[in-house]
Amino acid sequence: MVEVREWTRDDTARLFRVPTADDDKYARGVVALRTGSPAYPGAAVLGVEAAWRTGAGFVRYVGAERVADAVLARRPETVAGADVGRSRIDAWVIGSGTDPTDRDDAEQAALEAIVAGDAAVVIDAGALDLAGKARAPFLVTPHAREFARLQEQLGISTSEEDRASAARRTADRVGGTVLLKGARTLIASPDGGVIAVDAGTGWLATAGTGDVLAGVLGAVLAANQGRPIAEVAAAGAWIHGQAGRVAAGMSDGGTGHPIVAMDVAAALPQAIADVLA
Ligand SMILES: NC(=O)C1=CN([C@@H]2O[C@H](COP(=O)(O)OP(=O)(O)OC[C@H]3O[C@@H](n4cnc5c(N)ncnc54)[C@H](O)[C@@H]3O)[C@@H](O)[C@H]2O)[C@@H](O)CC1
Ligand SMILES: Nc1ncnc2c1ncn2[C@@H]1O[C@H](COP(=O)(O)OP(=O)(O)O)[C@@H](O)[C@H]1O
Repeated sequence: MVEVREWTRDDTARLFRVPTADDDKYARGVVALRTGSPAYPGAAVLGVEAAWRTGAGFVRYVGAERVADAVLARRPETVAGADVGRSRIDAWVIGSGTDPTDRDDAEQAALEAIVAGDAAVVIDAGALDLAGKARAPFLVTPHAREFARLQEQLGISTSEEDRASAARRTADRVGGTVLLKGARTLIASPDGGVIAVDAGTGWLATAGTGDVLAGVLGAVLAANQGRPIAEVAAAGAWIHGQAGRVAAGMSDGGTGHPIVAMDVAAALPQAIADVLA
């Protein structure tokens, strides 16, 4: 059994800060998302919203025109365009709301260039197959079914291991940090540590909350360059769980109520205020 560290609110607080007079929009972190597709435009909208709501200073978006239009309709603050890759980027988010079987050669080349770059990359959903090509610092964010597919791709046997050992072994094999989503999210780094973050509410089990998480992770990575990716990711997962609890009306205890993914994104500022308090 691998050792598992329980992540706390105090641990999370160390990775968030109040902007000072010395900050500008770049100093707070520039996040770029290449997410969503005509089949899943909402995933792009949710990830962009979440990156802004987590406190990014600048959010860029690149994707199909129809998807970019939806992103801009919701968040006109976003800078969209095909030349995003030539601008300053502190962290990328790729894969949410995409299907690898729909990927054309141009998209393949663009994604490969992102994972071969210097900026940290959140590799989600439909981009998980690219983890093996990554040279940038990266974080893969599978849910249980995606995790099983990733293990299969890497030739890892899926027999009887506990989740922590399986995440640890996958991180080792893929050469990057693995964030295995669930009610209890596990974050494993190639150097051997595993961190656990309890979401604290089952109301998060609803479509699109993973797309929100990917945007959160992009923003926290952009704001915390040079810090251990697993700890930054754990802080992002904790804030996402807290936003779920706030959105579901559980701040004062209680059982809560149904939420949609955009409610989680909308509650991120309050969740951050809670850890900064
Ligand atoms: N609003 C949006 O645009 C959303 C986009 N999403 C995107 O949708 C894509 C697919 O993600 P998934 O998480 O669905 O991929 P999964 O690998 O979980 O599911 C793949 C397929 O299997 C089916 N399936 C899975 N579990 C099932 C079950 N228990 N019972 C019956 N059928 C089951 C689903 O219908 C789906 O078509 C990703 O790119 C993801 O980012 C989702 O995040 C949901 C929200
Ligand atoms: N039962 C649950 N309790 C708490 N959190 C959950 C539960 N199920 C899922 N989550 C969280 O909700 C999010 C779901 O992500 P994901 O499965 O990728 O959804 P989607 O692809 O629809 O966006 C993850 O952050 C996960 O940790």
